Amino acid sequence: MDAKVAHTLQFSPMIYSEKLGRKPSGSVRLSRGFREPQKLQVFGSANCEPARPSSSRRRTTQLLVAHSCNNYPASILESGSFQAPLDEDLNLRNKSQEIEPVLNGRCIYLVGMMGSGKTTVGKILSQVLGYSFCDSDTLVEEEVGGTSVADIFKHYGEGFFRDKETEVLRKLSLMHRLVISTGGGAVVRPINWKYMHKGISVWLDVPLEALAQRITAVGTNSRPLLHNEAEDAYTRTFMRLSALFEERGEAYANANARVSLENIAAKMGGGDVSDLSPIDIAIEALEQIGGFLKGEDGLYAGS
Ligand SMILES: Nc1ncnc2c1ncn2[C@@H]1O[C@H](COP(=O)(O)OP(=O)(O)OP(=O)(O)O)[C@@H](O)[C@H]1O
Ligand SMILES: O=C(O)C1=C[C@@H](O)[C@@H](O)[C@H](O)C1
Repeated sequence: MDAKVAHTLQFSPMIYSEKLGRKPSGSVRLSRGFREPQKLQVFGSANCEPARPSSSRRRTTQLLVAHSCNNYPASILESGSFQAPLDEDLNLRNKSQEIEPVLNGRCIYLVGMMGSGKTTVGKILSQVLGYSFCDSDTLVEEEVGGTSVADIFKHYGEGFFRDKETEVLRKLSLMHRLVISTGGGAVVRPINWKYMHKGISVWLDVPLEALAQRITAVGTNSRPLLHNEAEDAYTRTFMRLSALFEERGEAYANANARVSLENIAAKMGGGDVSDLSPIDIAIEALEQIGGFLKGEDGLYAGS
């Protein structure tokens, strides 16, 4: 994506023109994030975050994970135990190196219910693939002058939000080398799939109980479709998630690849899904993307 296209798309110049450069092959390459001083700013940015050079991947994967999981108990972070163990880190990097050339710059769209980990896992994937990270909710907020999703719902209604979301996805469909965390309801409009199928879509399929636990832990203020002030927030959140999933389950299944936390837990010996780290999930996402690519017109000729 060059500056001209970025301008045409009218996304924030901070995201699309300042940070993007071109590598000799003609595909998109990021430049600013390669310099050390940008490191923390990169992780702190909510909308579109640049990639890092492969030489610093190992160190920064660990930083990224710690930052992305600020809801984990402080003791875990302080003890430093929430770092990708060597073999996991290696596995993650090997898989990403295998898949990245076959992606041909296509974007990865993460779809899934609210709280399914699209942001957390998406940042890890973008890091190891050398892609940038984007959050479609944040881009909608920017399109509406920095108004939060909750306020957009409150003042303009869900239909208005959905129209903006479709417009953002249309613009993103013209871009390359992005991992995109989509809004939880982006799957309901067929037109959105037309845009998302320009890239590879991956459904993070997380059991509703685990979603309700995660969301109850952080509160529902920023998630208008779940917002409640009930005393038993877990039960309310679980019930609302169940109703939404009833409506949307089939739509998520349009994704090219599915990452089932229950399947990962079973593969790893049948533990609890809440014990799975974002790295475990990112590794499975790369595996499932690889499986999808292998099935595509013999594209994955090397294997
Ligand atoms: N594997 C995991 N185990 C435990 N908690 C997790 C895991 N992945 C993410 N979380 C936590 O769950 C919450 C939601 O994660 P995240 O924001 O990544 O999801 P999301 O799909 O982007 O959500 P939304 O669409 O609602 O913005 C966060 O508090 C995050 O720290
Ligand atoms: O599941 C949904 O419908 C939503 C999820 C969020 O990501 C936001 O897009 C918004 O709160 C709606």
